[in-house]
Amino acid sequence: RAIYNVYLHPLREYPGPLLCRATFLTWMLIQCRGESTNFIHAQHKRYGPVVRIEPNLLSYSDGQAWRDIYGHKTGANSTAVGNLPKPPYAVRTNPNGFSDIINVPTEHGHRRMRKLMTHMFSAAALAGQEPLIRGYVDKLVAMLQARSGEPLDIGLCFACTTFDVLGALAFGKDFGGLDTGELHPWVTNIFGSIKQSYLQRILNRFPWPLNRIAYRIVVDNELSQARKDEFNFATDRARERLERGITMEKHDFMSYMLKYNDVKGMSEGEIMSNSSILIIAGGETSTYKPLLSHPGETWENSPCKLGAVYLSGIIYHMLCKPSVMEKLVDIIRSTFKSEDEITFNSLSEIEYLSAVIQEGGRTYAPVPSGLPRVATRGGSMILNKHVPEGTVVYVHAMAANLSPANFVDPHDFVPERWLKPPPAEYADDNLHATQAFSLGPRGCIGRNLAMAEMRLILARVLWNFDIQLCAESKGWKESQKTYNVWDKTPLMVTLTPRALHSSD
Ligand code: HEM
Repeated sequence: RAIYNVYLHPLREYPGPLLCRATFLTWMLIQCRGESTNFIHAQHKRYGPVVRIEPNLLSYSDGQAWRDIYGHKTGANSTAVGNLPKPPYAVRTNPNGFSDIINVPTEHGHRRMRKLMTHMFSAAALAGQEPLIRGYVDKLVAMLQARSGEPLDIGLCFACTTFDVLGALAFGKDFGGLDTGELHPWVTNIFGSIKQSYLQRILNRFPWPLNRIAYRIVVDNELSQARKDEFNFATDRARERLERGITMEKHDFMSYMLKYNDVKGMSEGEIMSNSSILIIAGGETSTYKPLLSHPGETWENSPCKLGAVYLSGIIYHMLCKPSVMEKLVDIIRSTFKSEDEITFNSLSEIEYLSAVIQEGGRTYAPVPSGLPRVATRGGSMILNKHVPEGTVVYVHAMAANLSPANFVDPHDFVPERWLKPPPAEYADDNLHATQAFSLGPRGCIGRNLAMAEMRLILARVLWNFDIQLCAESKGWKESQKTYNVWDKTPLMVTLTPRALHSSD
């Protein structure tokens, strides 16, 4: 088989390391060891914008590949590009048998669900959700005030906030994270559930009946139970919320799902599946972490919480580059006269704040790996080249983000490159090469909500506190391994209330 893969396979012309071209086990092992980011970055540097990283998998690092793989479909037949489907092994099934927006296998089925769910993320919905989100950010600030002066894991504080917001929006009930300073057991249980999905996906790559036998051997009852428990908890909460019907004053997800549920709408089973996935997608997305990396299932090594991970990366980069921190703090504290003025709208006008967030998504992509798609019947065009039918393809986020072909000084945290116009030395940066939320028909539906929430959290924290990095978190990012998500450790900081320092 290895000889066929290297010398006869339809992808034999594509460059890549010999062992990767010969067997998919090479890349799988590299991922399981947490070395994927450094490895793939080096391969793209050596071979260029497309690397054959498995016999049947092409990894891209070029900006145009984002549009060709994930963008909206353009052109017809053999020249069509965009909206490639997910490979079957990357789609998981729900215990109740009903699909959700991330895992719905057909294009038609996805379009139907996406249309029904668009309303809950509209500008009007976001404006209606703002008071609820502000309430949770008030609680975050109060919690940080109470703990100022002592070392704390700011990533955990962010995660408590984003999960409480999502719990309130999806189930009409938060997880109590900001009351206890801890993540709810259901949230940590998602880890077991995601690990089960990961194993299911890996094992689905072996032919039947090997996949079934291996699944029985490798996936223990505890993991299968974790998946069932996670799903049952979510559906119980969703059912409780469903019984209360439409309550538009809250602008929560269920109200929108029910209000726009016409005859072609979602069945109760689909509503249940989607309520659960909205928290996992908003908090965790559809990524997962391999089996070799979990001696204990604690917060420290549980999978990353996306919004929280994104914010942690930004804070860390700013602490390592004080000139950026000082500039942003100065802008936030001089733009507003009082904390009440800090709103979704007023923050969306601060260009430098958006630039800091975009640069954070580039240097520490919340989903650092690739989202697999598959070339369709007759093959697909990617980077103006025909890719044979059935080939799995993706843009590897960190390979694209750190490529010197896309960005000048790719390892530096430079928000200025996102300004319009940017400084002359960054004018040729290929900004489209970074897509923290992906793009196209399956791009993040919660992007505007996530951006508004992140702006608000960042601004309110910087308005209220000066932040110092604790010694044990020096090199926090550099020491992390990457699986399909970052193997994130606590980001320990000390906060000092601003009033203690400033003369005003
Ligand atoms: C910083 C925070 C976030 C990041 C970085 C992020 C990133 C992403 C990415 C990369 C995808 C594409 C996944 C794929 O192709 O398989 C995605 C999809 C999705 N995201 Fe987010 N996301 C974030 C927050 C949220 C929030 C707050 C929600 C809503 C509660 C949300 C809901 C979804 C959903 C439902 C999808 C699937 C969309 C579809 O298939 O049509 N995300 N997200």
